[in-house]
Parts: sequence; structure tokens; C-alpha cells
Amino acid sequence: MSNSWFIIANPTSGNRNFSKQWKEIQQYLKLKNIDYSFTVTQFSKHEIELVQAAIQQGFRNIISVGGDGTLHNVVNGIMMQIYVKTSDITIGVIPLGTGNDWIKMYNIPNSIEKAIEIIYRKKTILQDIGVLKTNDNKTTYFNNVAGLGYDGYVVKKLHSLKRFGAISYLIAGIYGLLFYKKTIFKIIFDDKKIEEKCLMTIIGICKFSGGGMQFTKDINPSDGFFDITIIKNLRFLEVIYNLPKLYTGKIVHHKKVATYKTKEITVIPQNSKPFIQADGELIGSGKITVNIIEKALQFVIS
Ligand SMILES: Nc1ncnc2c1ncn2[C@@H]1O[C@H](COP(=O)(O)OP(=O)(O)OP(=O)(O)O)[C@@H](O)[C@H]1O
Repeated sequence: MSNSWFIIANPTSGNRNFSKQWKEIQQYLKLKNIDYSFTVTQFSKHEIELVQAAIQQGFRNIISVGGDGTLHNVVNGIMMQIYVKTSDITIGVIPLGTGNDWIKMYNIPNSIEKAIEIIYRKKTILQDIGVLKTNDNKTTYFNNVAGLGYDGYVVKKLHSLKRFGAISYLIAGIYGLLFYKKTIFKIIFDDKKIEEKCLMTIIGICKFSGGGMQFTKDINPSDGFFDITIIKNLRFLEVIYNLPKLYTGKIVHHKKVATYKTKEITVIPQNSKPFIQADGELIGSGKITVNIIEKALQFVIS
């Protein structure tokens, strides 16, 4: 079983016809002679128990078929299990989602055929994983980008808009800019304490979030450090004016944006409880403390 793959597929990811895509996936896996077992999720977060059962059975290679949310839940299942060291597990991704931000970091194309070719070659990287704790003592792991403030608000809104596909990010984004109310954040890390009205605080391991946007400055997903970006009191028109810079990553040079590298950070919103997102999933609201686990998991990359 050590070379065999266990596939967890989310039939609700993305906007396309799952059964057609699933047939295509099986054809390419067969063509490449890849040995696998599979299961399809039946409800939200089902990935967590499915991946844990697979590891208990002896699988060490997991494929996530879906979007960033599916991968996020697979990662959480692996990080929470007690059977093996997490860095002994290898994860491959066959993308089906709407945003697919994590794969962009490693130039994995949004193509079933190419993603399977990459899994077949099995080049891997040991990547850092974030551990996010909320006020109710809930622990969530993340493999891409977490944050709170405007981004959490957009993720909350996105939920009801996903059926519109990629455009839903833009609609949710503009809605958020019009209606999200900024909060004063107390941000504590290393020897720093920042207290300021902010649009959002971003905690990055990888580069892309929000459907291809880049908020982080100097990403290395295996260096044991988060890339923190604090977007201060950026106004509606300033965001609109700087929209291209959100996609090119140049927004980090704006005078109302500050970037840091750290291993641990606490963000305490002062006058409201903004929503928290991790890998595009809504986690809760309010205060967070985040730590990094260096080189926690192996991912197949191109
Ligand atoms: N069978 C299921 N029914 C309903 N929801 C599910 C099911 N299986 C998984 N989910 C949930 O679907 C959510 C969204 O999945 P995912 O993010 O992969 O797709 P997406 O939203 O289309 O892609 P992306 O995040 O890349 O934009 C995840 O939170 C996951 O737990």
C-alpha cells in the first residue's frame, strides 16, 4: 500500500460536471498505471474523517480532488491524526475548484491531465503548515493563506455566490468594499505591538489568495516563517485604484501596507468581531493566535 494513492474527491467543487470530470480522471490514472483507491465526500468536511481512515488503513499518499477547500480539509485531517508523522504523508492535488489558489504557487496547471502527469512524476516539497487558534479554543490548520477582516467578510459572502463561478470573487469583493466596516486591530508578534484601524491582516505560507491575488511580499513556503501583510486604512477608491496591484503583488509597496516575517502572531480586534478565513474557508470570528509548523507535510509539485 505504500506506493498506492488514496483519492478523496469532492463532487461539489467547482462549477462543472463532476461525473464527466471523474471519468476523465480515472482514464488518465489508468493511462499512467497509477495504483489507487478512492472515495467521494458526502458532506462538508467529510474529507477529514476519510483521510484519517485511509491513513489508519496504511495509505501514505493522498490525492485531493477538488478546490482549495477540499485540500484544506484533507490537510486538517492529516494534521489531526495520531497514526503517523505528518511529514511521512504525501499529498497530490487534482484541481476542480473555482479559485484554486494553492496550486498557483507551484505552477500546477488547472488541468486534470497535467495534474495527473505531475502526480505520476512525484516530485515533492516539504511545506510549512499554519496552526490557527480562535477564542473558543478551536484549532484549524492551513496550507495556504489565512486572514481576518475584509477577506473573512468576502469569504462569508462568497458562500452564497460560488455558483456564479470565477466572477463570484469579484462580486463578493466589491460588496465587501461597500459594506465591510474596518476594525482597530491590536497585532502582537516578536517584539512588536501595532494598534491601528485596518482593512485586514493576512498570514501567508503560500503566495496566492482571493482567486489569484497576491498580498504577500517574499514567500518561501518552507522557511518556517509566515509572511504577514497588514493592510491599514485603505479606502474604497484606493482599493479600486490599486486593483491591478492586488494581482501583481505590488500592493505590498503601498504606504498603507506593512509586511513582516514571523513565526507566531496574535491579532485582537478591538471594537468588533471580524470574520476569520483560512484557505478560503470561513473559520469563525474575533481574536486569533497563529503558529507555524516548519516542513510539516509533503506536497507533490511541478
Ligand atoms: N459532498 C459534499 N457536499 C457538500 N459540501 C462538500 C462536500 N464535500 C466537500 N464539501 C465542502 O465543499 C467546500 C468547498 O469545496 P472547494 O473549496 O474544494 O470547492 P470550490 O469552492 O469550488 O473551490 P475553491 O475553494 O478552489 O474556490 C469545502 O468546505 C468542503 O468541505
